[in-house]
Amino acid sequence: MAEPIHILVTGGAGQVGLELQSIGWPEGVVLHAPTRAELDLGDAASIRAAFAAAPFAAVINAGAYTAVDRAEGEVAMAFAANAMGPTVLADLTRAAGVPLVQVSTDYVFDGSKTEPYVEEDPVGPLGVYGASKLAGELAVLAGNPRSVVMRTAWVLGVHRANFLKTMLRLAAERPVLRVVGDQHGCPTGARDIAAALKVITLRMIADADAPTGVYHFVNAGETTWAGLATEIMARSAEAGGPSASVEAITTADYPTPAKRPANSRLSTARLTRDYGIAPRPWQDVVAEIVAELNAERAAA
Ligand SMILES: NC(=O)C1=CN([C@@H]2O[C@H](COP(=O)(O)OP(=O)(O)OC[C@H]3O[C@@H](n4cnc5c(N)ncnc54)[C@H](OP(=O)(O)O)[C@@H]3O)[C@@H](O)[C@H]2O)C=CC1
Ligand SMILES: Cc1cn([C@H]2C[C@H](O)[C@@H](COP(=O)(O)OP(=O)(O)O[C@H]3O[C@@H](C)C(=O)[C@@H](O)[C@H]3O)O2)c(=O)[nH]c1=O
Ligand SMILES: [Mg+2]
Repeated sequence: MAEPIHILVTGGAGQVGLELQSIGWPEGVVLHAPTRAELDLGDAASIRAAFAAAPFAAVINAGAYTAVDRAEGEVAMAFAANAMGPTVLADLTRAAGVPLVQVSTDYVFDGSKTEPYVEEDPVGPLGVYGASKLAGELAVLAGNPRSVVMRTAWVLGVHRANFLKTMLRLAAERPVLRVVGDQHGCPTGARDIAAALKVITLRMIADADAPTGVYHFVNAGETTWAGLATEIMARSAEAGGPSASVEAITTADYPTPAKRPANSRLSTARLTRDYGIAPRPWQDVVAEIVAELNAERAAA
């Protein structure tokens, strides 16, 4: 019998963390997904204790402070989870000689580019969340040469809170949803992210020379938040779920504490080239999630 391959996943109760635990892994891989109470990214001692629990072959950092607007007033908490935590993980994994896969965000960009962003484009976060995630990226890349920073965006899934579930909840309450139509990005399934993280992590474990650095992973295609809401409503209406009409508004019509990029579309060409990952269209993800949520509702 081969020795088990232990992988540490942070943020195990989050959208991506939950999907990492429900997608299949090869036999012999043991996922450890401690709760936030057991591994607090803002507490170096608890990270060290969790990392000492098994001879880990890799760490996937899927935990993060993700409340974009609240972060504007909770700067210390956001940086503790999103920058300090990754710094400690980078130290521990480098010392152990094992890979670290860090999940990051499109909100590291300022949105001024008119084309999809590639990995070497200059960063310029508009808010505290993006700045704290950028600090985490830099800490990981500087701290462990065997690291990948995988930026993703606009995460949707059946678990936890996300834009898709917010739109369905609001559609059950009101006839018209007012949604910004001048922020452009790439909706992405939490399950698709988990699958990409699995490919990257297993390859990095198996091959000390596996490609490292920054990668973008999003589902194929692009839209605006209003376009995404429209697609969600169409699929939900078809399935007999809640629906409402969508009115596209401007960012100025929807004031929020945090500024968001007007364009944060990401190019995935590098990930396809180096890791052979070819994302499916974002519309397929929306259809899948709406169908699953409807089946859950019907069963309840
Ligand atoms: N959601 C999105 O739209 C996007 C997310 N990302 C990135 O993807 C990754 C996964 O995000 P996602 O799963 O969507 O986020 P979620 O908010 O669904 O989950 C984040 C998880 O991290 C946990 N967490 C928060 N603070 C700490 C802490 N101090 N210590 C330990 N755990 C903590 C949360 O705990 P608790 O369960 O207690 O809330 C939660 O389980 C993150 O790196 C995020 O920055 C990137 C782009 C878009
Ligand atoms: C609820 C709602 C939001 N909006 C706008 C606000 C905002 O510009 C946009 C999206 O709002 P949300 O708060 O759902 O999304 P937001 O929290 O900005 O989502 C971000 O989360 C972090 C974690 C990331 O890393 C990003 O990739 C991105 O997914 O839609 C409306 O226009 N109408 C509405 O009714
Ligand atoms: Mg939000």
